[in-house]
Amino acid sequence: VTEISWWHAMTGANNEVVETLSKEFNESQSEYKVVPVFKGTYPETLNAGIAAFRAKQPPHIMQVFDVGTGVMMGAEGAVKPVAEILSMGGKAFDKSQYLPGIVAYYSKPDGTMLSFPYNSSSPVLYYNKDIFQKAGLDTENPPKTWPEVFEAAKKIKTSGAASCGYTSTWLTWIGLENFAAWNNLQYGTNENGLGSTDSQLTFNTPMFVNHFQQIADLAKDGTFKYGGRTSEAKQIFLAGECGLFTESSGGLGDIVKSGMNYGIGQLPYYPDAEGAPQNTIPGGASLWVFGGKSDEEYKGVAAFFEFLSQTEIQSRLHQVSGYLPVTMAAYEATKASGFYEKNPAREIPIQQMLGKAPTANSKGVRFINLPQLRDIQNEEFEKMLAGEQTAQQALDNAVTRGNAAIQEAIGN
Ligand SMILES: O=P(O)(O)OC[C@H](O)CO
Repeated sequence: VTEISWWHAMTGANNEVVETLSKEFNESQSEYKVVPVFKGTYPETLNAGIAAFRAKQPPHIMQVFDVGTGVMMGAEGAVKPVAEILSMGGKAFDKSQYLPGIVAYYSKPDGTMLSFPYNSSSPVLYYNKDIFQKAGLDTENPPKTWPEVFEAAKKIKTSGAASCGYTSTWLTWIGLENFAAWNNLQYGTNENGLGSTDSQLTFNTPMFVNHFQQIADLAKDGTFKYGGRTSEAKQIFLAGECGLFTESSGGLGDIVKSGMNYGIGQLPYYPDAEGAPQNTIPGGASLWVFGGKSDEEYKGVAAFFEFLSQTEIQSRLHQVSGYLPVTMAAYEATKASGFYEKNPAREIPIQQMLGKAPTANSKGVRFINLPQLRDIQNEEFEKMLAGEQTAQQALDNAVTRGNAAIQEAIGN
C-alpha cells in the first residue's frame, strides 16, 4: 500500500470530515492509504510545510489557506500543479465544472490550475437566537448593516442578555480583505495586488478607519470581545458569551454540534458604501502537492482528488461543513435535493460569492507573503484593542509597515 500523507489545519467538526473522507477513500480501494495529520492553525501548517520542504521531507498533500496561495505559487519547483497530477492519473482537470471565482483564485495567470479547491468559504454573520430573544431583538431578522450590528451588540450588552454583544474570527480576512470586497473598497493597488507584485496596500481610508474605531470603542466595555488572530473567537461564541459572531461559513459544523439555537445572516455591509453589498472573495484553503515524489505516489494523490471531486462527496462536504460546494454539479444537486428550501440561510455564502460580477476591488487579494502582512495587521489591531492606539494609527501603521515588507520581499 502506498501511503499518501495529508497535512491539514482542521479542528473539531471539520477535522471529523477530514478523517471520514480519508477513511472512506482508503476503504474504497486497496492501493493507496491517505494519512491525515493535523499540523496546527493555518499559519502553523504552512510554516511546518515550508520547514519540511527545506528538510527534504515534505508531505504529499498540504492544506494551505487562501493567503498562502501566493507563497506557494512563488515556490517554483517545490510544488506540482494539480492539473499535471490529475493528467498523470489519466484525468483532465475540467475547470468549467468548478465555481468560477474559486478556479481563478487557484490558477496561474496562464490558466493552469495549481491546487485542489478542497474547502472554500465566505464569511457570514451567525447569531444566538436565545440571546437575541432575551435582548428583545428579532430572532428571525438578523442585522444587515454594520451600524445595525453595533446597535444590536450594544443592546445585548446593556440588557444583560449576554456579557458580550459581538465577536469575530479573523479580523484580517473578514475585517479587511472581505470588508473591502463586500463594500467595494480598495484594499490595495493593481486590483489588490492581482495585477502586479509591485503593489501597495491602501486600506487606511475613512470607511475602514471608522469601522475599526467603532470596534475599538465597543471593546472598551467588552461589547466587542476579541478572541485571537485566526478562529479562536469561535469558542467564545460557542460558550454563549456573545450574541453576534462573524466567522467563515465553514465554522458551521461546530455550531451545529454545540446544539445552539443559532441563525445565519448575510455578511454585514455599510449602506453608504457605493455598490455594497458587492461580492465576497473565497476564503478557506486548497490542497497543494509537493514535488519530488514518485509517479506511483502522484497516482495515489490523483485518485484521492478524483474521489473528492465526486458530486456526492462535494454535496455532503458542503451540507455538513458549511464550506462552499466547489463544483457547479454539487451546487445544483444540493439545490435539486430541496436542501436550500429547508435551510435558506445555507445558500447565503454562495450567493455572496456569485451574486455580482466582481469589480477591481473584489476579484481577490494577492500580495507577496500575505501571511506576514496579516501578522503585521494583527499586531496593530491588538495594540488598538488594548487601547494603545486609535484605529487610524493602527491602519496607518499596518499600511506603512506592510508596504515596507512588500518592497523588501520584491527586492527593492
Ligand atoms: O475558516 P476558513 O477555513 O474558512 O478560513 C478562513 C480564512 O480564509 C483563512 O485565511
